[in-house]
Amino acid sequence: MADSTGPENHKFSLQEVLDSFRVCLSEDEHVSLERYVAGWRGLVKFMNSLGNVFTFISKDAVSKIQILVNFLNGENGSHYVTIQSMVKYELENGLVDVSKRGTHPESGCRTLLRLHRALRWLELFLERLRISKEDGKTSVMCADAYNESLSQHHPWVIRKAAGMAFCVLPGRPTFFEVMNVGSTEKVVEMLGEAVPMISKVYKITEDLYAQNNLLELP
Ligand SMILES: CCCCCCCC/C=C\CCCCCCCC(=O)N[C@@H](COP(=O)(O)O)[C@H](O)/C=C/CCCCCCCCCCCCC
Repeated sequence: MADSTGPENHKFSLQEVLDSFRVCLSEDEHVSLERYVAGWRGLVKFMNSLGNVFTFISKDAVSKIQILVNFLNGENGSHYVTIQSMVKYELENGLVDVSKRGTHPESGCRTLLRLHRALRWLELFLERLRISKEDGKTSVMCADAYNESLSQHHPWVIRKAAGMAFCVLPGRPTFFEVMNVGSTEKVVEMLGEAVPMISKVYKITEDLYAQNNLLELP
């Protein structure tokens, strides 16, 4: 297994990821894009620590994160502070390819939708991990969560490649160790906090996208 230090040169911590998703929600349920992206960065760091076989997955996540970071740091960055403001701005200004790919193939709305779908996979996977037994197979949990969510949006070739990558996932004890939380009980407790929080962010985004007919962006 590769070294568990990430590009920022410190170890993955589930607590940090959790904190990003926690603070990404404001009291009035607006989702901070910067914090959302920070949560994904933490997850990518975790995935990178699992080995090169996951590179094709993390590369795609990194490129999507980068597209959103570019919007955040760009001249129209003030419109990208929350997911809600991004949707409003891009729709009002015709910046989204709604039915087929055209002049805006990498809009913020479309890019975030891909990560949003992956967030559902994460929610399902973490819940399976939380309730699993010590000898539970992470590969099966991961595949089941994937088949129930993200796979519906992927072509055959990606589904095959993802399925092969899942087979080499480390076992539950190694997984828990890499999370850097402490004892198994602590990991389970933290997952108990993480899952509802991720679920809430997912639901708010899902509702927003549904209201604006954005759930099938090409
Ligand atoms: C808390 C610790 C435990 C969990 C740690 C999980 C770490 C997960 C980190 C990143 C997850 C990957 C997110 C992947 C985003 C995929 C977005 C997507 O669907 N992209 C496809 C469509 O994009 P466009 O072509 O329309 O632009 C793209 O085709 C996908 C390419 C790559 C394959 C994606 C396979 C996704 C499998 C997700 C499971 C990851 C398993 C990691 C196991 C730790």
